[in-house]
Formats: sequence, C-alpha cells, structure tokens
Amino acid sequence: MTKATSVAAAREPGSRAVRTRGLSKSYGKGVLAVDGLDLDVPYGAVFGFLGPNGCGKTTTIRMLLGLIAATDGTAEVLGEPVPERSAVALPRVGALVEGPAFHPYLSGADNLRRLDAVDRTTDPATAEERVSAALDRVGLVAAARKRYRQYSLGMKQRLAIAGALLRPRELLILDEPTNGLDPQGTREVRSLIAQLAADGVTVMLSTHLLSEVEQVCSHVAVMHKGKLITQSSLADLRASAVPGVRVETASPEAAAEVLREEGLADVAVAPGAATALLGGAEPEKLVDALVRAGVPVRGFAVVRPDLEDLFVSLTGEGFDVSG
Ligand SMILES: Nc1ncnc2c1ncn2[C@@H]1O[C@H](COP(=O)(O)OP(=O)(O)OP(=O)(O)O)[C@@H](O)[C@H]1O
Repeated sequence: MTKATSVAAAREPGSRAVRTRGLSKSYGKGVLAVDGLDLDVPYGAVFGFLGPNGCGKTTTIRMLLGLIAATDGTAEVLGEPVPERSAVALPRVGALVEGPAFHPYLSGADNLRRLDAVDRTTDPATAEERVSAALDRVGLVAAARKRYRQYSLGMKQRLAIAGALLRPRELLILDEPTNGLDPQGTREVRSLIAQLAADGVTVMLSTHLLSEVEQVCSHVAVMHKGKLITQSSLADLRASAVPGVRVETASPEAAAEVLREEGLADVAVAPGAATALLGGAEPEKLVDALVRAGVPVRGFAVVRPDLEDLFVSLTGEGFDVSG
C-alpha cells in the first residue's frame, strides 16, 4: 500500500482534501474574482475545476496555496485551515500553478536536482533517491540525461509534475495542466494523472476543457463568473440528466400537439422535428399516439443530454469541448 492510500484509510468519513466555505477574493473595487465559494474535494477524487477563462479558478488555487490572501471566508487543505496552518498542510501538497523555471541546457535529472536542493527541509544525502523516484513516477527515466530543451512539450510538463512529486504528496493541485500541449503531450499528462490517482493521490485540476473533465475526472465543480454553479461526482451529474424525446417528422407542429396532449413538458418545434422532456411517459405509448394521430414519424429517439448540454443549461454559455 502506498503512503497516500494508507493515510486515506485512516481518515474520518466525510472528511475532505479541500474544503472552502464562503471563500471570496476581490481585487480592489469592482473585481470580485471569487464569490462565496463552498468547495468540497473528496479524498481520492480526480476533481475537475471547470470554467471558462477568467472565472476565478487560478485565484481560488492561489488562495488554497497561500499565494494570495482571501478577502473573506475560510479554506481547509488536507484538514488544516489555511493560511493559518499552511506550514503543516502545504508540504503534503504538490502544486503546478506557474510551471517551475527549468534550465534549458541542463538535463531533466539535473533540473530536478536543482529544484530539490532549494527545499531546505529535505535531506541532501537522499536527493538522488528522490530525483530517481520522481523521474520514474512520470516515466522520464530513459530521458533523464537528455537536455530539457530537447524535451517534447508533454515531457516538459511531466518533468514539472515530477518537480511537484519530489516529496510524497497526498494532494496534487494542477492549474490547467494540459494548456498549450499538443495532442500527444495532452495524452501523456492525462494518463499520468490517472496513474497518480490510482496510486491514491487526490488530484484537483483546473481546466476550461469539458472533454478533459470527461476523460480524467471522477468529480467536477463548475465555476462561472466567480461563483460555483454546481459540484458533484460525474456519475451523479450524468444520472441527474433528464432524458428528452425527439420526433423527426414532416409535421412537427402536429407531433408537438400530440406530445403536449400526452402531458410532456418543454415541448418545442424545430425544422423537421419536435422535442420534449420525456418525464414519466413511456416511449412506446408516445409512438403509438403519434401514429394514431396520423403524424408521419420518420424517426423517434430518447435523448439523454450529455455533459455539455447540462453545463450549457447550468451556465447559459457554451463550453470549449476541444482537446
Ligand atoms: N492580480 C489581479 N489583479 C486584478 N484582477 C485580477 C488579478 N488576477 C486575476 N484578476 C481577475 O480576476 C478574475 C478571475 O481571474 P482568474 O485568473 O482567477 O481566472 P481563471 O478562471 O483562472 O482564468 P484563467 O484560466 O484565464 O487564468 C478575472 O476577471 C481576472 O481578470
């Protein structure tokens, strides 16, 4: 059992890796970047902190890491109030906010040695073990002696994560970890996140990409204009999606009329189709009613909204689903 999982087993049920209540930050007058945030990151989660650029994700992360002061509210990291007990909590947290400044002409291993040497709390005699373990963790052992400038974008980001893993960590906080990476680098970093989570590390990552949340996260919190719109496990969020029906027909008005008569809500007419929320209605009976009413049905489908539909309905805005 890894250190992280053995610690996890000893935790109180319901305790949180990150917990904030009413956390707020205003930058001078008028800019309320984070507005009354109640965030609950369960231990063991890969927690996607999702929202468009400028919604307050980085500001929140910076407050959790004690890099800036909150203007209101409280925050706990690994059960410790921050910033009051940051000195106890933060050594157990690996963070990637602004990537570390690596030296282009040094190898990956030498860059990590330099980074390790800056940490005065570690024993220099065991530096090599830490550097080797961190390189191993991110799959860069074979490239350890290669110069940093020869690394691909994905390797550079994995080295940055290795830098955050020079000590054993219970929580990793990653701000937009795949931003600016090519598809290969993005895959490398996402698969590394999945491996770290499998080892028992709680991961909180900010992203503006819905696809990233769908691919790597177990939980999601959606931010919009400084406010938390929703947070939940992805499974619960998907289960909460209300299915709809879509009738493809040359007579959408007539189909809509039947759907209304059958008691369906949110009936709408589109070119060549009528849609509605399914509610408790039985699809077989709806098809029967449509046929009996003489509606020429070309297609009939029960549609479960995907996450993008859900978030658009929550925020009233589209999400960047690329990547
Ligand atoms: N130092 C600062 N001074 C004034 N305003 C700031 C400062 N930092 C951030 N802001 C503002 O606060 C709001 C939230 O910014 P923040 O960087 O937290 O958002 P974000 O969701 O992380 O977006 P991004 O991914 O673009 O960084 C934005 O309106 C931003 O312009």
